[in-house]
Amino acid sequence: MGVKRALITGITGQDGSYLADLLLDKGYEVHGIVRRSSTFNTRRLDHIYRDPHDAGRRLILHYGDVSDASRLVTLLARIRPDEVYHLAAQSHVRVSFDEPENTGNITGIGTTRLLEAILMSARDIRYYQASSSEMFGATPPPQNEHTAFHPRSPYGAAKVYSYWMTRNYREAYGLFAVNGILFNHESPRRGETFVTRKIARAAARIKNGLEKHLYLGNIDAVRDWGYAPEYVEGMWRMLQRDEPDDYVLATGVGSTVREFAEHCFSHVGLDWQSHVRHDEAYLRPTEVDSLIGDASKARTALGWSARTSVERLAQIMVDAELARLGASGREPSHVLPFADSRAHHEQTRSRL
Ligand SMILES: Nc1nc2c(ncn2[C@@H]2O[C@H](COP(=O)(O)OP(=O)(O)O[C@H]3O[C@H](CO)[C@@H](O)[C@H](O)[C@@H]3O)[C@@H](O)[C@H]2O)c(=O)[nH]1
Repeated sequence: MGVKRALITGITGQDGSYLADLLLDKGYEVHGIVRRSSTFNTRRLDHIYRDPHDAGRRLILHYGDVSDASRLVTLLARIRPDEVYHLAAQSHVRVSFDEPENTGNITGIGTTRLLEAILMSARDIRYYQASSSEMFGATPPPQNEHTAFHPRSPYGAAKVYSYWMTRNYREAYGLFAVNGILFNHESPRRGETFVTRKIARAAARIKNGLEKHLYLGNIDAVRDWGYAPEYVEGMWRMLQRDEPDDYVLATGVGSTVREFAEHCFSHVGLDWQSHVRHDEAYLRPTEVDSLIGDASKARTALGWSARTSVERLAQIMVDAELARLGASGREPSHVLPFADSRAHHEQTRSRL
């Protein structure tokens, strides 16, 4: 058998970049779909990017978008992948309340466009759907593959739709399509407006005297936070099974946002209570109170289990923020290249 080819939607995101690392290590040719933007959005891939003139390169990026069905058909015909990992989404829960229609179009219908394109390609493609613990929403923990869905956001509802479309293409057309139901998984590559990165970044900046306070919403929310590089390994394992099925990936340990803040601030010798303030702007119209996953099926069938504790995760993330600030204690210019984009980031971040 020749070199395996994988296509990743959402390759510029946290999970997409870790999955690209993993698949390149395993010898795959990795193709990724990137949205065209006037500013660079491939920073998480810089370390593996090769010039198109480099004959030996195995990472190939293509412009495209899951809102563009004909482009997906063209790309599948051109790339002829063995495996497709569908990670692209409008993935921010708070934002989905502001943009419910766009979230439905990208996070929901985007999945159908891709599944249809796979069907039209008439190729034997294995398909991974990035399903989410947000689908469980209001149903109390522990949650596993048999737990009823009760989504509490436009994002959660769009993910439930995509979950069922994936199962339907499996049942109706015999597609090798799996749902990975992943609980929160974090890393230094996490977007800055998700709570763990927001807290880790603030702890490092406050330690360096760049800020005094961190404003948060509901710090009583409970999440099951694992380390993202371990979770992409689980995605890959799901596609190597003989039969397609759905799996939960989680650590099985719940922590509050407050506890995560405690871990981050104590790692830099600070008391979180002196710096964290409440801002109701970060509350959501409906909240998901508690997500704690039961990943026993993945442990048995895939030999997968989470290895990094939440305390260690917090330390990894804070250390990465300290390293980003460097000896000068200021953010290096490549993190946010333009003064404008810094202002924009501050403005956007302040709402999430
Ligand atoms: N973002 C954010 N969240 C806050 C804040 N203050 C409190 N929170 C709470 O922190 C929790 C986690 O929020 P996020 O980090 O934004 O993640 P999420 O809503 O759990 O969604 C993430 O995990 C899902 C898997 O369960 C993913 O599907 C989703 O795409 C996203 O990655 C939520 O209960 C949120 O209300 C804040 O200032 N900002």
